[in-house]
Amino acid sequence: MHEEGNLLFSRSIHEENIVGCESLQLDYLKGVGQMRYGVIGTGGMGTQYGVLLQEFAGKQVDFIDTWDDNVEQIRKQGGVYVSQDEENRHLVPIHVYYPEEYDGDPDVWIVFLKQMQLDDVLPRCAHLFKDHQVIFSAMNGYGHFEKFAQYFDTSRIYGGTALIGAEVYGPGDVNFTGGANAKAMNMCGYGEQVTDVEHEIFEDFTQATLNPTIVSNFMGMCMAKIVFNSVLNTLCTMYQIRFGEFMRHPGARWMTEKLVDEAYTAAEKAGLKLLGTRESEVETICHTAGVAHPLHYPSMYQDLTKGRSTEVDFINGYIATIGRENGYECTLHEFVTQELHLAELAFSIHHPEFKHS
Ligand SMILES: CC(C)(CO)C(=O)C(=O)O
Repeated sequence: MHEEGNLLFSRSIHEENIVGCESLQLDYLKGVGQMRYGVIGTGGMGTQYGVLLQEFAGKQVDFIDTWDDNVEQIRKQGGVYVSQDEENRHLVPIHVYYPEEYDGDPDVWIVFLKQMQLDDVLPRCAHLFKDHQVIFSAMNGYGHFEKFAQYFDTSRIYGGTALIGAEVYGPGDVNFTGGANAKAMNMCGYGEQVTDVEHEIFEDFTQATLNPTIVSNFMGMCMAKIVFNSVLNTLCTMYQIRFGEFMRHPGARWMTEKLVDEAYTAAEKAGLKLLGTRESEVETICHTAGVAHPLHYPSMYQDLTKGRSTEVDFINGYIATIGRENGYECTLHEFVTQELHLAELAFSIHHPEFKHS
């Protein structure tokens, strides 16, 4: 999912921020290229990052998961089945562990959990976290970095935003969506310094075909993606439609403009400068939905239609929170948050076979 020239996922490295941070000379630097990865959350995105690092960058990757059916199925079939846009489905041998049984020591943790899972899973992994390690995540929503900071020094936390899709068909079976050569992501240190470690991760992600870009504004990067998701994920999920179907609605651009406008005002009141302007964000959303990825169902849709809670409180709800904390009421985002919760309730009424979690 790569948008050339798009500010949400621009392609530039801000060399001026590069520092040779002494404290981040990890053991792996004794032999460059030997960096080992541990993925926490072997769902759609965690599997994708880990498998691509394994297959294309030749990295050693261990996978941690707490979903019993997934762990057992992966062990039973000797790996995870992966496909790209429903093609080339093949079994990739992977090593998966419950947190309690893992005794490895990766250099980099990659976390892809749902925001609501962190309070349960991070404490289960706490014994695995070591001072020399760094942690990276490109999860949707906001709240995870402050939770990582309970275990890691902030100089060891790296964030990202990914325009990369994945769908879990079932335990041990994942499809990567949106085009093998169309993946794109941004990354940035929590402290906004570009370290040697970040460079090494950048190189590995590049080899893994994830098309990373290092950007210099951490919160601006995060907020731009949160705003993107606050429109497309939330509205498409509420109506159970694809990105392109949303854009067929004559009011789609108007709705996008209203939500983007309110979110930008809330961010500005909080003193945050986003990547891109209101206009460029609206363009990115409309172009991504209508032209680049019209067939995409957002990850939030997958949660709703599997009877799981969604991350809306960490997306639209987060925008509303930063507005409220700074004396600005985000009536639209508050309203949309409640509407999405109503959609969750409606789904559980129409589908009693799913027990909502
Ligand atoms: C893949 C992408 C970028 C599209 O919204 C996403 O964030 C999601 O589906 O949650």
